[in-house]
Amino acid sequence: MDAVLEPFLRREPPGPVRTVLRLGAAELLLLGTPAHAAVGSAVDLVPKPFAGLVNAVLRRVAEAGPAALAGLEAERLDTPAWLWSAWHAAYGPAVRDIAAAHRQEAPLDLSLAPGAAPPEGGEALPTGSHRYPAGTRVTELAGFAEGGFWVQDAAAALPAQLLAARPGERVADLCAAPGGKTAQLAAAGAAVTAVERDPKRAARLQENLTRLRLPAELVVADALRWEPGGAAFDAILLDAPCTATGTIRRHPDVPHLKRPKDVGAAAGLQRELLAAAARLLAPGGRLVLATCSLQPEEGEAHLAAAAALGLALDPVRPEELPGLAGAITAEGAVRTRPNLWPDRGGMDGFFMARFRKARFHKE
Ligand SMILES: C[S@@+](CC[C@H](N)C(=O)[O-])C[C@H]1O[C@@H](n2cnc3c(N)ncnc32)[C@H](O)[C@@H]1O
Repeated sequence: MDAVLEPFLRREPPGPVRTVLRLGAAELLLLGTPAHAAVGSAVDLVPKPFAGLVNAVLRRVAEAGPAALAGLEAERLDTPAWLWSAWHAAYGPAVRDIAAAHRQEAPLDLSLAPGAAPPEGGEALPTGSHRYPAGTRVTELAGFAEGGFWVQDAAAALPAQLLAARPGERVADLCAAPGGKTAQLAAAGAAVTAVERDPKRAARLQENLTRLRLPAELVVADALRWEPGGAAFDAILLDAPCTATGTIRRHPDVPHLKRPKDVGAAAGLQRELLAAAARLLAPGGRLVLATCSLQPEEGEAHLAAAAALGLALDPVRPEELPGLAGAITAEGAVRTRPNLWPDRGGMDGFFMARFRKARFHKE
């Protein structure tokens, strides 16, 4: 919207006035609001001295109509320059497809509880999730109250699938709330301990598990310092906190809230959590690391850190990812992006890698 307003502004208006101008322009050009209503309500929102300016600028935007949007490089304008450069460096020309995917509303994906039938009207995806059109309200789908399913993006469902927890195994889900992956692990029959630092988010996790009637031990603790006692874990899922730049379709504020320094800070915390997870894992045990970020510092770069911790990459095989084998990297990790499966509605951007802990490792 700033690019639309640019030709009509001779000097920079105060921040709140610019915000009102953006809203007015969006109403006029994107929402089809009648000109008198959009202009009138915008004028009412600003202090008197700016009423004339807002009136004049928005009238000109209304006169220009959809032509004001033509020729703008919308994908690029919607993406802060630092993110565009980082994605261009990581993904080359596909940066444009990624940014274009961010402009589409994400569909609703569900994971099913064991034995539950999918609600009508969805598409069964090759990886096992069920997809419903964007805008579908999950609480209105038949079977929600009975705990038949939970909301989980198709890409977000993959890390727990790759861990392939077996009945009776001791599995830790570090960084667990709101619990989509805990639910998958519990549904597989594992003895799951879900660790979550934030008490409010832990309460939400508990609510979700109760609705789904799936069992897990819930521990409110900082995974960096947590000392469980008892035997080490057979398998660990580490869905680490991240900048979440893979979820922009669902959280369009992310590009505007995050700063380049956040990437390094998140990557540092992820490395610490990875080291903590490695300590909690039994020799020979499996670990899946996942982050919902498109930044390689929060993904591919962790492979070297993992190796130094005695975690050997266990390459993902194409048959483990039906319809998505192209997301497997040369090393055998997985990189999903919002522009994968474009005809089906895309998916969140995730990095995930599976490791096996050495039986003998000198710290
Ligand atoms: C990416 S979200 C996890 C999503 C979750 N795995 C799921 O599938 O629903 C990261 C979670 O980690 C929690 N967290 C962040 N730092 C943590 C720490 N040091 N120990 C435990 N939990 C932490 C956050 O509060 C947040 O709930």
